[in-house]
Amino acid sequence: MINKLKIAPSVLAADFTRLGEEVRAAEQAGADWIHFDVMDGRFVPNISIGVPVLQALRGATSLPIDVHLMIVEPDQYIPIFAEAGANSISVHVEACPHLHRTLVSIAQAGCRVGVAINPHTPAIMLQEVMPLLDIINVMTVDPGFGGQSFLDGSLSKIAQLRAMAQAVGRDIDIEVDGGINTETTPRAVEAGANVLIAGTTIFRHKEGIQAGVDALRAAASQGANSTS
Ligand SMILES: O=C(CO)[C@H](O)[C@H](O)COP(=O)(O)O
Repeated sequence: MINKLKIAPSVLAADFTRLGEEVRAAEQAGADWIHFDVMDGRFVPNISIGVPVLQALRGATSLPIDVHLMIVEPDQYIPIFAEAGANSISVHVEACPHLHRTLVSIAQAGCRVGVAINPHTPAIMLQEVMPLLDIINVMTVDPGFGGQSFLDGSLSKIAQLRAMAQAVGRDIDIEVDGGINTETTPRAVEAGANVLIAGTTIFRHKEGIQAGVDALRAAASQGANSTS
């Protein structure tokens, strides 16, 4: 694996009554990024959290906060989420008719540039914007809800996207998002993913957050060994 393995706990599965504590526990457990899901009830059939929660979280952690906008018409919100503390912002290819312009505006807002891609959308949709990307979020479930099962069809797309990134000479962070656990992690890593976004497996682990992070890191090394 060229890109460093990173673990990004998704706060969607955290206990919102103790969000600061939960995120600090994830940081202490060795998480690399915090993943922050924004849902608008239009692009996805669910509403989650937004700018005030991001501002609060910014004060609770020094880890990079990776904002995933599952919203229609994201352009108007990019500077607002950047100002609120996002380090990276991903928009959905399916929500952006002028994707190139939207991605340029993420960079102009001072954030790492990300794009998310739904399970039914082919990898080729990202071909032309590949030189602009720092992050690709491969949705491994239909977006909108935590706790769903990983879609195996995503594995070949991860491999395709890793090959496309290498072809343009970019060390793009390839995230997998949805249903990431100790069983799916080795396969996702073997396919070429290097950022594990996990909500349920970390924040709802029966032995606690540290055990969830450790279990995913151990599972990732199985996938990495099988590629070497
Ligand atoms: O983007 C998301 C849902 O749209 C969540 O980040 C993702 O589903 C992670 O949750 P879990 O690890 O519980 O599957």
